Amino acid sequence: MDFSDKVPTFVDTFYNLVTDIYEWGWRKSFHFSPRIPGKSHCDATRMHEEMAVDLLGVKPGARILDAGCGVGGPMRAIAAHSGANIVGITINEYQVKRARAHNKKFGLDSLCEVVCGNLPQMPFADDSFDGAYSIEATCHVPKLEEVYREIYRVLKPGSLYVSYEWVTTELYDLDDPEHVEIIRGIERGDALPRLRSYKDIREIATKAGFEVVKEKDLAKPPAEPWWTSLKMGRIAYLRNHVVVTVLSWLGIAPKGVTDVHDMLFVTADYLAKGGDTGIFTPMHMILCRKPDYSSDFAKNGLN
Ligand SMILES: C=C(CC[C@@H](C)[C@H]1CC[C@H]2C3=CC[C@H]4[C@H](C)[C@@H](O)CC[C@]4(C)[C@H]3CC[C@]12C)C(C)C
Ligand SMILES: C[S@@+](CC[C@H](N)C(=O)[O-])C[C@H]1O[C@@H](n2cnc3c(N)ncnc32)[C@H](O)[C@@H]1O
Repeated sequence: MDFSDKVPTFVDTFYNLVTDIYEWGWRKSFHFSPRIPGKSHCDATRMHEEMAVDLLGVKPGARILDAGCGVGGPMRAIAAHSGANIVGITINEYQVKRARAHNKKFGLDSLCEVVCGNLPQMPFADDSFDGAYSIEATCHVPKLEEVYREIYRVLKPGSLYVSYEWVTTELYDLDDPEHVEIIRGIERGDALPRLRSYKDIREIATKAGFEVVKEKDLAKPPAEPWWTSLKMGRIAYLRNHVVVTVLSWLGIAPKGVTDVHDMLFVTADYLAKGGDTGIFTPMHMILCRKPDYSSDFAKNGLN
């Protein structure tokens, strides 16, 4: 039976449950970054985000799409770094409100716009963006080609799209029950369909019409592990658990938040195991280009 039409509602509900805990425990960028010795979590996160827009090679004033923007942590860093105008889209209305409030608070609402919508059916005109990025967001969508085709549609010819994808790596062994349990645990705890293999991404991008410029697992050495900050000790977890329990008891946090917190603690363990074993990466980077047939023809003629 095909449940793919139920996925947007499922993901929306997931983010209604986790967005506040994510912001409280991980700050405003809902993604992982390679640890950088001597740099804080925030600085390493910002540098990972700035690299995405640097790969797009856009100029100040360009109009860039953030596909799956969360509460806007990346879009604000990228707008401040590049001077580009960022339009973010997320399925979750609560995140739209949070992102807009943060954009205003940080004085970036003139550069950053946020809309609520579904990635495979975005409310944007054809050929209307000078670039696009998605940071750890497309993993939620069962049919990645639908999202890539939609991003291709809204990009201007000749412009670039970069995505940081959640994938299984070449070390993942489908016949190893421990590997399978780790990946299933990551899927369950992060509201994901089956995780794709790193091998699938290039083919899906090509089928969507893109030229693949480059691919790289940004988690591979010399990058430092992205999962170390997940290995919170039981003390840190119990401290957070007491906080969320008290907040829920006082009616400040919604009922059930302690169950969500429990789930996230289990999820963190699966993610850390995915990193430790090397069978999973949250940052398989793919950089694609929408061909510009008009200028390509002008340059090269029919050949
Ligand atoms: C890209 C996605 C989300 C990635 C990360 C932002 C989150 C994945 C797991 C989350 C967390 C796990 C443990 C929580 C902890 C128990 C709590 O006390 C504080 C918050 C956590 C650290 C929380 C923070 C965000 C994550 C790291 C997906 C979903 C595609
Ligand atoms: C893990 S968060 C990452 C957010 C942001 N890229 C960041 O790094 O902070 C994934 C984001 O993708 C969005 N998302 C997932 N599926 C979506 C869909 N089908 N349509 C629109 N947004 C979606 C979620 O609402 C969420 O904002």
